[in-house]
Formats: sequence, structure tokens, C-alpha cells
Amino acid sequence: MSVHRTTSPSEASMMDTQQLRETYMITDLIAPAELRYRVTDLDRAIVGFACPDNNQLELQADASMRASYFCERRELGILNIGESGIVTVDGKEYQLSNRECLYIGRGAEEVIFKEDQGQKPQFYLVSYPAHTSYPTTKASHADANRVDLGSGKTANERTIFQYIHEGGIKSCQLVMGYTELAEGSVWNTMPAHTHDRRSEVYLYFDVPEGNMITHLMGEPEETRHLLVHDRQAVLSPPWSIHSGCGTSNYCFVWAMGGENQTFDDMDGIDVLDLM
Ligand SMILES: O=C[C@H](O)[C@@H](O)CC(=O)C(=O)O
Ligand SMILES: [Zn+2]
Repeated sequence: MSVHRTTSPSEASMMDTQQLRETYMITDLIAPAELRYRVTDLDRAIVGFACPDNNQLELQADASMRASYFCERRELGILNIGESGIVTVDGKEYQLSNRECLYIGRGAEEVIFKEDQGQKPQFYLVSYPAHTSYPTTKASHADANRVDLGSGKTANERTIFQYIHEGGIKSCQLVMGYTELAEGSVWNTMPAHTHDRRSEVYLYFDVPEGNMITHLMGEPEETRHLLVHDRQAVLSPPWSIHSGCGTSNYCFVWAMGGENQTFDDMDGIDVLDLM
């Protein structure tokens, strides 16, 4: 049975650079002392950043969500890619250092972001609808499951750190973690893949100054590219590959939502079959 598309691959293949960027990139989420997010129709992902300064930032439901509070029907994954900060969930404080993760389950009513002793956190947020409530759980860097992939020879040596996944923090549909490329390696997710059961969001970060990523998207036989800078996000529909090559090594947060959470059930694509 073929899959009914809401965001159509044939449309993507007709788009010019500006249209592709407007449809598949989110570039304006980070602002000092602000909490910003974007509501998308891609498995209803919400993608955002909370960057508290001297102020407190409270997560609130956008009017379009028709919810009395943000997590009324949703779960939320947070990865801090800045300095140390504090997230308070219904009165309970969680301190998150750089690259620590917090999962907030459906039903948490009050979520507040704060700085920690003058430091500047950057809380990256990804949320999906949730059918039940799993416990709010923090994972430190050491709690993440490490998967080493690729090699220096093919310039794709990298480590995947899985936080919210089948063997880690439990969730309804969110799967989340980040990937770090080794020095001298520039390719992520090559050989590329799709997974028709899930869509994905990439957030490139710690891209050294003056460098950028050529992100590849589109159906495997109809690829397009997006030039992506530090701390910009890319939306990847289920039919699209999501892979990139940088002018240096870098990191990216990946987050997925959809029907299942089996990380390894992707459909791999032979490098020579890409067009
Ligand atoms: O479906 C899995 C996601 O695309 C990423 O986790 C892949 C990735 O981080 C990598 O290969 O570097
Ligand atoms: Zn993927």
C-alpha cells in the first residue's frame, strides 16, 4: 500500500532555493531571553528554543494548539546545547548542564526555564502528541547510549548519543539524541536512509565559526540541498533522506516522531543509487 502524503515529494522537486528553505528550514528560534517555537504539520512536531537570561521563561500553549497548557496532550524533549540551566516542572527543579537531556511527560502543567548562576543555557525543544503519560526523566551525558559509526577513511566517523529511545528514557513517540562527528570527518548519515514510519528534525550545532553544512534532502532519486548554518533546524519528511556534509566536523540533534521507535528499521540507500 502506498503512503498518502501531506507534504508532497513532487512539490519539493519543483521548489526553488527560497521555497525549499522556507518549507524545510527553521532558522529564527534563538533569541536571548526568549522562548520561541514553531508548530509544524510534520507529525505535529513542535520545534523551539528557550534561552533564559536573567529572566524566567514559562512554556505556554500557542492559541493554535487549543490546549490549556503546552503538555496537556503532548510530550516534550529538551537538550541543553548551551551552558548550565534549570528547568522546573510542576515545582520540581532539574539542573541541566551542556548536553544533558530532560523528557517531560504528558500532563505536566507548569514548565519554567531559568539560567543557573549567571550561565547562559540554550534549551532546544522538540515535542510531539502523546497518548499517555510517561515519567519526567533526566538523562546525563553518561546515561546516553553510545553508538560509534563510520570511519575516518570515509570522512564519516561519528558517535550517536541516544537519550530518549527504546532502551533509555521512555516516551510515546519521541526519539531523541545527538550525533558528534570526529575531527576530520564531515559526512553525517551517509550512506543515507529514509524511514517511512517516522519524520525527523535535525538541528545542527557547534558548527565552528565560518563553517556550514550542505544538507541533502528529497527522495533518494530526486535530491535537493540546503545550506545550513550553526543552530538552524531542518525538517525531514518520511520520504526524504537527511544527510549532510560540512566544511568541518560539527554536531546535530536528531529527533523523530511517528508510528514506531525502532531506531534501526531505516531503509538504507546505496550511495550509488542517490541522484
Ligand atoms: O534515523 C536516525 C537518524 O537519521 C540519525 O540518528 C542518524 C545519525 O545521527 C547519523 O547517522 O549520524
Ligand atoms: Zn533518520
